[in-house]
Amino acid sequence: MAELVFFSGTMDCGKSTLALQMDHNHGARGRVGLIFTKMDRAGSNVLSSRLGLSTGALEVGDDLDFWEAIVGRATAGNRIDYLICDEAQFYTGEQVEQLARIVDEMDVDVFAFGITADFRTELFPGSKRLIELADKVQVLQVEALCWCGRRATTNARVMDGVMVVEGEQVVVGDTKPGTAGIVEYEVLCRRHYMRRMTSHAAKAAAVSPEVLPFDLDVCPLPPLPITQAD
Ligand SMILES: Nc1ncnc2c1ncn2[C@@H]1O[C@H](COP(=O)(O)OP(=O)(O)O)[C@@H](O)[C@H]1O
Ligand SMILES: Cc1cn([C@H]2C[C@H](O)[C@@H](COP(=O)(O)O)O2)c(=O)[nH]c1=O
Repeated sequence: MAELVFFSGTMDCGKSTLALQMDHNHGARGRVGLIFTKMDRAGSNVLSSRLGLSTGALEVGDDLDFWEAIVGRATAGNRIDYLICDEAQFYTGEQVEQLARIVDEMDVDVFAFGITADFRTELFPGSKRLIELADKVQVLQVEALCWCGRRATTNARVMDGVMVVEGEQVVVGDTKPGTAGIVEYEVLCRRHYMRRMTSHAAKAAAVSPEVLPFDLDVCPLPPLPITQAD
């Protein structure tokens, strides 16, 4: 029986790599799949992993109706056994519902990959609907790590070197410093997200004589203010 599976985690935890591996493994056993993505860092119509592998993909626009597209291909005689859907956090809730319908009514497996929450720790629309509808939500085994060594569970946005908690939900970017203009991301554990303590801020605090001795467990930074969703 086909399944809707959501593979989720923070940025940089290996989701796109797993998407490529799953396509490879299913393809190697003679199954036929289609690969979709939306706004990959490497550009349109490509699914890329930081390990250096990439493949061509169908770009998902807001107006794409997955149900119509897949039914159209199937009725034209094309076999489809599974869909790989990367950057699924950016899909609309309706598109996730279409994916669920494809699983249930066409017996096509859907493997979706995406980050759970944005830089404000709020769910993306696509991730929210996937968590609500998926047969399984799998957190990736490879853990992205905070600079302190704890498991990272949040994605901080850093602009001009400073962590921000307000702004547009969608800004494509990378976790590698200096690779995406002024917007960068850094994965952090909850504790350091709440204290807005990025690796840069931690280094600055560690060398500042005013805050020495620096004890992370009694860090005096105030908690983040609660912000309203846009
Ligand atoms: N040079 C490297 N050597 C080994 N592993 C790497 C290297 N660069 C990146 N990785 C691995 O790739 C992961 C990121 O993979 P990717 O699929 O691009 O992540 P995601 O799609 O979740 O953002 C990192 O967590 C790390 O495990
Ligand atoms: C946290 C956050 C991320 N994004 C963007 C940044 C990247 O382009 C993707 C995540 O890709 P990855 O393969 O998982 O690294 O999402 C965003 O637009 N808004 C955010 O709040």
